[in-house]
Amino acid sequence: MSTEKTTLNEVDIQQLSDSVISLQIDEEGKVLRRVRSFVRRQGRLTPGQENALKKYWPIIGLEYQATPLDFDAIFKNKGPITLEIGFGMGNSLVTMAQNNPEQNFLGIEVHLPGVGACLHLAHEANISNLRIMCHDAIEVLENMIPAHQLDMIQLFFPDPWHKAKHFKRRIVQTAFLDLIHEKLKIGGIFHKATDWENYAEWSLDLLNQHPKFKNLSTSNDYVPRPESRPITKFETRGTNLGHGVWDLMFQNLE
Ligand SMILES: C[S@@+](CC[C@H](N)C(=O)[O-])C[C@H]1O[C@@H](n2cnc3c(N)ncnc32)[C@H](O)[C@@H]1O
Repeated sequence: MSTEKTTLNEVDIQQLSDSVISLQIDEEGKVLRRVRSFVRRQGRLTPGQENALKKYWPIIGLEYQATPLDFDAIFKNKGPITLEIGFGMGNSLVTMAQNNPEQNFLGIEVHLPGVGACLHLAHEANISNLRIMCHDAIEVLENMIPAHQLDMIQLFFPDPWHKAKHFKRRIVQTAFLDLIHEKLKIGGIFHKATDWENYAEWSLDLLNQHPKFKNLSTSNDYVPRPESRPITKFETRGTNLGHGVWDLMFQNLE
């Protein structure tokens, strides 16, 4: 897909949806299968989402490529950068970008209708401090985010993968913490929120065991929801089902 296009067409949109993961081949030419934190779902686009993808992706979207991003060139300032993984429909991400115009935001989501919805909201909000990607966030972190550039990484209500046989799909794993540690600045913060108690405990254990993160909770477990974090769509769904909410905030020590 050409990056110089001023609008996308249906073929470009299909290509965007088809390329959320990259084909990885080993030395013997075999396709490598990695465990992903999501299952690819097609999901129909509403006319509004399709229109937003056509018109606003060329302005706000960033295509996946296996080369490091130049944040100075992208945001044209040296303000703090927040990366959000799995922004869903983008409501809370756009609200945060709107409330913090001096900061920069990069949102990553694999679900194309969510990307369309977020583009629509970003256009309505008339903001210029947000860029959006439609690709597996793990690949983006591995290949596109230079070391020690991010002030904040946020992960709000990631898929809990609640059955034990699926725990390997949970995005929070030791390897993930190693990866985000490398991308956060010293003093940068990882903020996770979940409505699934077992996933909160799982994350707390892994983070507490990690030598390079410090818990910002005064009780050494969870923090109250910071004012800066808007209530998300999945949070509301969880709360309506009677779930609790657990926020974790850990600082990168070195
Ligand atoms: C349960 S939803 C939560 C959405 C939103 N944060 C909220 O609170 O409403 C989790 C989202 O993460 C996305 N996701 C899961 N793994 C991802 C990955 N590796 N890269 C990008 N997005 C991912 C899913 O597509 C899904 O939209």
